[in-house]
Amino acid sequence: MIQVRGLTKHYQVHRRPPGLAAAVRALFSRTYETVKAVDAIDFSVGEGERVGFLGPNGAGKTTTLKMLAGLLHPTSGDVTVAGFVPRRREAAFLRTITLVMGQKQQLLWDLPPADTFELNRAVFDVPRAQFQETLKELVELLEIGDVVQKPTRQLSLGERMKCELAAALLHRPKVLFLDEPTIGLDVSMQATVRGFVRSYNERYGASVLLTSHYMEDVVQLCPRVIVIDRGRLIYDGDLRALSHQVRPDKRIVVRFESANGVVPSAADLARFGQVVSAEPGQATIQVAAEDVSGAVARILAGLPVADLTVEDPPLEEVFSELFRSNRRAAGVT
Ligand SMILES: Nc1ncnc2c1ncn2[C@@H]1O[C@H](COP(=O)(O)OP(=O)(O)OP(=O)(O)O)[C@@H](O)[C@H]1O
Repeated sequence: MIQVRGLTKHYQVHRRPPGLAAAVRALFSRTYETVKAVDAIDFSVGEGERVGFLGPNGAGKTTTLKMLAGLLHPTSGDVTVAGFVPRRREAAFLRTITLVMGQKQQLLWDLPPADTFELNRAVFDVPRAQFQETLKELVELLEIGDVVQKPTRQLSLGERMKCELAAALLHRPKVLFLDEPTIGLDVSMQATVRGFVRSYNERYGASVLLTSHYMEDVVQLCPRVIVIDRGRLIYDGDLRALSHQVRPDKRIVVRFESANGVVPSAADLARFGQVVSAEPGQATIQVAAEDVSGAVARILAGLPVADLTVEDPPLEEVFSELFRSNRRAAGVT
């Protein structure tokens, strides 16, 4: 559905050294610097796939999504989305995709979302009957029946984001580019948006390429992740495999019986592995993956355990480690 080969975007930015003299000199001769926002990346996404597109701030995610949506012209490389070349912005291409940016809005500020929906119906030339049917489905799935007639400026952030999604999907696109669709939402609204994206993907077999700095979005929605850093692709594959590859350790979370008031000391806990945290009643101990069963047996035998769980390290740590080791390998600090 999405094919990307050698995709590159360089920005020319004007760099002016500080100081008045430099400002005057810059009037006559400007110095430009090339920012390699996206640097020869390759990937493809199949029909109906949900893929996380991840990277630290400034990695090149938004630039890539804008090129895939045809809003930016690549410096070089080839992209096709559903067989279309995005930068041509053909009407049939625009009917096939949608780009939702959590930080931007398309709803008309002083009018109710229902008016933007109607405008989009006309822009995308959606047949009236199909429009009514999709609108009914989206309103039900997103539970926005009582807000679509209020002026957008009166809506809460969460209500507005749900209406943004409805406006972006009324033409039933087959490819969704979602750039931080849950940014700023509370955890329950994030879960609603995630559930909705999954339902839409399953109902219409749509492909989803999603960026998010919230790891829960990634865990819940994206079995596969593509990771970029400083414009270069550094991982493309299964999320769980990445986690095990980068951080092949496990965390044993132990809750202690409090009846006898005994709290193991840090030295007691350190006998079983690396102590990540220790507080009254609970401790987290990190051990090598191959040592988990042995460590669990030793903990059960040696400590007053009320409850014990084995977990993977948090994804935030997995990605920090991935970026750190990638930058070390590239000789960048
Ligand atoms: N219009 C522009 N002109 C010059 N440089 C730009 C422009 N847009 C983006 N950049 C630069 O390109 C790089 C990639 O930016 P981009 O917005 O694609 O990153 P991102 O991965 O989406 O980051 P974030 O997670 O912070 O949104 C950054 O160094 C940014 O400063």
